[in-house]
Amino acid sequence: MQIILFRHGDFYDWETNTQVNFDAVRSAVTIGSYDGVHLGHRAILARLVKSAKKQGLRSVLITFEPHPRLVLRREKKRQLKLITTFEEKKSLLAPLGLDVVLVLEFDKAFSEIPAQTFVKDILVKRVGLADIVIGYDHNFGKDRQGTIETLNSLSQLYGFTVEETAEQLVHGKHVSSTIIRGLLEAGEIDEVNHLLGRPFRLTGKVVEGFKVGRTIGFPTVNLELTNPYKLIPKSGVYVGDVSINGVCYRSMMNIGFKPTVTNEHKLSIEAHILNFDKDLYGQTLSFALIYRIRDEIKFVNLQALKTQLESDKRVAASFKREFTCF
Ligand SMILES: Cc1cc2nc3c(=O)[nH]c(=O)nc-3n(C[C@H](O)[C@H](O)[C@H](O)COP(=O)(O)O)c2cc1C
Ligand SMILES: Nc1ncnc2c1ncn2[C@@H]1O[C@H](COP(=O)(O)OP(=O)(O)O)[C@@H](O)[C@H]1O
Repeated sequence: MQIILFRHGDFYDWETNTQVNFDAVRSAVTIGSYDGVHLGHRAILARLVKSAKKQGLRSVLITFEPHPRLVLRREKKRQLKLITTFEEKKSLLAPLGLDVVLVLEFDKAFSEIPAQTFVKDILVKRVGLADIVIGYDHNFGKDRQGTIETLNSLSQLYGFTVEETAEQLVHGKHVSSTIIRGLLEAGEIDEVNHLLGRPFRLTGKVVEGFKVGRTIGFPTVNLELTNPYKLIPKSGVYVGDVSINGVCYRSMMNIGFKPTVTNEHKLSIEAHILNFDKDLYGQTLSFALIYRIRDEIKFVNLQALKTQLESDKRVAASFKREFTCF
């Protein structure tokens, strides 16, 4: 899978940032933000790859960076948070059989391109559009004016076919990035993982905390997230899995404000890793969240917190679910 960036009319290799030739080759294309790469997304991508193979076309996922809703002013009031960072998206897309992920650099100027111009000047002339697989409700171009009808009306003129996909239900349920964001905010991690088809992950660097954890027998890694736009699920205590040097460990995580030990209203993400006792400062760790145990509580003292942590540890240790590290 090649990752190509399209910026101000030129193509660049995503990894090296060097300009590359990206010839318009007859391509089967789909377009979208694909935040989360959830099971609905996967169904569309599987259809795209299959259809491209059958017709001898190049398969291309066209996506945007930054996420359009992070760029357009009307969204600024309440900053959009993402289910997957671009790094995560890349590794989730890699095994799906796509030939190319074409990342269109999204800025104000790009958002002003009318839908018909986008189809003609970018999809047809620069990418080589021969077939487009598109969701029944997809909108694109300036003011989201482009619809499936726009594509249908241009298809004869430019010689491409339009494959409309019906809503992809997951075990009979609606699935969308918006639904999943809402479930994360509600702490419904089981449901989130069900719709993603894999566990939701938080990745960050281990930084120093207050050093209180070890004094009560529960050292905790404090995670500084690598990406500020990542959506942090509802506060509370979760069971998680983490891979360290190729070994998968079960852990218990707290997302919250540690009200028992501090009045600073600063959100922290930390984890006590079961059956582990080495220094992890400076390492980057990725936690899969698999179960939500409880809400965060303000305890009267550290002893009461410790008693609760012992109980949480029993829950995490006896949690029957299989390990979910890569
Ligand atoms: C599984 C788990 C559950 C936690 N639950 C709570 C809680 O309910 N209330 C609270 O104030 N702090 C909670 N904490 C945070 C602890 O207060 C914190 O880990 C401890 O103070 C150590 O912080 P330090 O790593 O900065 O030293 C929890 C931590 C973990 C790992
Ligand atoms: N089982 C474990 N779970 C989490 N961290 C551990 C564990 N064993 C050792 N550590 C180390 O101890 C550190 C946490 O100790 P802690 O007293 O809570 O200090 P801090 O407040 O700086 O996080 C972690 O960052 C890690 O380097």
